[in-house]
Amino acid sequence: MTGKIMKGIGGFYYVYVEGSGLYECRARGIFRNKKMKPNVGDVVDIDILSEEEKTGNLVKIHKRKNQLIRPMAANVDQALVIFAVHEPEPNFHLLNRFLITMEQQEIPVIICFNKTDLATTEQMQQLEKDYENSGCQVIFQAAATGEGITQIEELLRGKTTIMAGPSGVGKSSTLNCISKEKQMETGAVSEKIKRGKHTTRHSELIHIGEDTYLMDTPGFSSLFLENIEKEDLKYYFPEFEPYENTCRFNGCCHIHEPGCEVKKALEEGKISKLRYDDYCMFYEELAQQKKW
Ligand SMILES: Nc1nc2c(ncn2[C@@H]2O[C@H](COP(=O)(O)OP(=O)(O)OP(=O)(O)O)[C@@H](O)[C@H]2O)c(=O)[nH]1
Ligand SMILES: [Zn+2]
Repeated sequence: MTGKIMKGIGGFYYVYVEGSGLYECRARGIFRNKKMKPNVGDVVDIDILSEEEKTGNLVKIHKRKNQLIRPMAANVDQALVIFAVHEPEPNFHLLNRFLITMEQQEIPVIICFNKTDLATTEQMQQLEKDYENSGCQVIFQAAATGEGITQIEELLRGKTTIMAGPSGVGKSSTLNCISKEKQMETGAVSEKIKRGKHTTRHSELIHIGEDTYLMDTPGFSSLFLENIEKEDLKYYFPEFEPYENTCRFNGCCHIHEPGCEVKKALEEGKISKLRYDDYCMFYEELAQQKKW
């Protein structure tokens, strides 16, 4: 049977098979010999040991589409990052950092601003403008009223999505909205997984519809930029791209150079100041890293 690894913990892999449910599996020695570690998100073949006890052996890992390091997951199609428009106020530094780490791993991002019921139209227009050329899709919703939930469901359908966002923005509320009919099942999955295990938070996939999976990612608060040369940081800001070859200097970093078209676009309001300021801050941060 073929399924998907939902969670790996204590040497066990929990494999969800569409139509059959969740199996507790062990990986056979061949993986260790090949130095291949099964990942959450992997599509795998399993041999059933006991249909009654829902146990099996993991026998094959299918070829991966991609493998993320942060968070550790395979075959991820996209990321959904949730922030509240208000309560808590959005931490844009965190959001912009997150966008860079996703861009590094070539994962498309949907930015979801939740709690629209607490925001003014002006606030939302500003957010839309700040992120319109960021390369991300921006959507608005209120998990409290159900507004915008259909749109999210459509964006998630048939895909494996990692969900991230700071505490209190409405991730659980969103999940509850989009998986109403699934709640019983996810509850059962969590029960099985929790049994006799430690309390450390691990990455876990949740099955929310046919071929549709969502991963609630732990550890969002510290996003340290790494493996980026400061000179390359500009490539992680898609809104700079139209101006890339028009600056006076080749290799312009768009910070102190005269004749910089990015800075001109900023002054003309064509590039978001919020995004540009973070670019400068991250640039400085990367420059400092190099000195250590
Ligand atoms: N006004 C309003 N409140 C909301 C909305 N969505 C969620 N909330 C409230 O915001 C609070 C936090 O929501 P959660 O869904 O627990 O947030 P979370 O992101 O899962 O938080 P953590 O579990 O800490 O990561 C709760 O009191 C929710 O009732 C919304 O659309 N509008
Ligand atoms: Zn420039």
